[in-house]
Amino acid sequence: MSADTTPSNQEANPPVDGKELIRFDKVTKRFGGNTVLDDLSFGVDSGKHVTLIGPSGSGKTTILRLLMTLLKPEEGTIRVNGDYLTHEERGGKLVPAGEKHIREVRKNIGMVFQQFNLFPNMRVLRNITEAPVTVLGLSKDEAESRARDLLELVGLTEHLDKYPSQLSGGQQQRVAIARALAMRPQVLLLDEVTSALDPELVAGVLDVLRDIARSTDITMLCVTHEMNFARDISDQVMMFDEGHIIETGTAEKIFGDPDHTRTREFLSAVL
Ligand SMILES: Nc1ncnc2c1ncn2[C@@H]1O[C@H](COP(=O)(O)OP(=O)(O)OP(=O)(O)O)[C@@H](O)[C@H]1O
Repeated sequence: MSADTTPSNQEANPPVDGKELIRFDKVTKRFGGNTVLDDLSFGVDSGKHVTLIGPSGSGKTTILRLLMTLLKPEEGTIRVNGDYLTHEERGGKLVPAGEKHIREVRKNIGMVFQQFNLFPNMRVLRNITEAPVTVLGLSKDEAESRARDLLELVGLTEHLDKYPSQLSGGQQQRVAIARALAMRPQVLLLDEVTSALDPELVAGVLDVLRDIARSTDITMLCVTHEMNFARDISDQVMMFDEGHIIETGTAEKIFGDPDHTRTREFLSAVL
């Protein structure tokens, strides 16, 4: 059981390289009678880029939604940086986590969704500065300076005064990536971030993510159907089937010489 106190600001609690940052322990998630994740345990080390692959409905997005606390597991615990996401310690006992605790742990986690979910009534710059100012308490100047650096990273410096509706889908998704990074999360969750894009816009977004994977030490957990991208960025690939990890290994191993027949069948269908 972790005796860590919840960090009041994620920047005060940087990840230690090689340390386990995410831990699922015997997690079961059901929707009614449908058991989507079944007694699932796995860990992700700090700084690693991990891709979840597997057939539609195998539970990949559910894992990301549990980490974002958009869903709660029926059984088991989830820890981020040693802190329980699902529970908190009170008087030496684990009790279901309260809203305040969840908000604090969640500051360590950024997510980019399939649909970009930008604030339509805010210009690009404000979309990125809003949460660092209101949630982290950064000054407007600090938040803007951080946002300008990120806009440069995602190649959108010249668009900072535009509204989301004036941008292409690919540009909007790059704003969403910058917005997630502006919170300086330890973990970036990417949920099929190119699935809603026109095909000609996909490469630009994936290039930005490759760049981020190469140039930052952020931990990435990624659900994607872009297998070449997964092969490029992943330190580890987890193959899911019916709520279980049936095989995990390096990208080279899983894409080159998987052990499991289901993995082979899945990859031959999608590659
Ligand atoms: N809110 C919900 N209510 C009921 N069932 C749900 C809900 N969310 C997901 N499910 C079910 O859980 C199962 C796993 O869904 P999930 O989205 O995690 O799969 P996935 O592996 O990400 O699939 P895909 O690759 O198609 O996105 C599916 O059977 C889905 O229908």
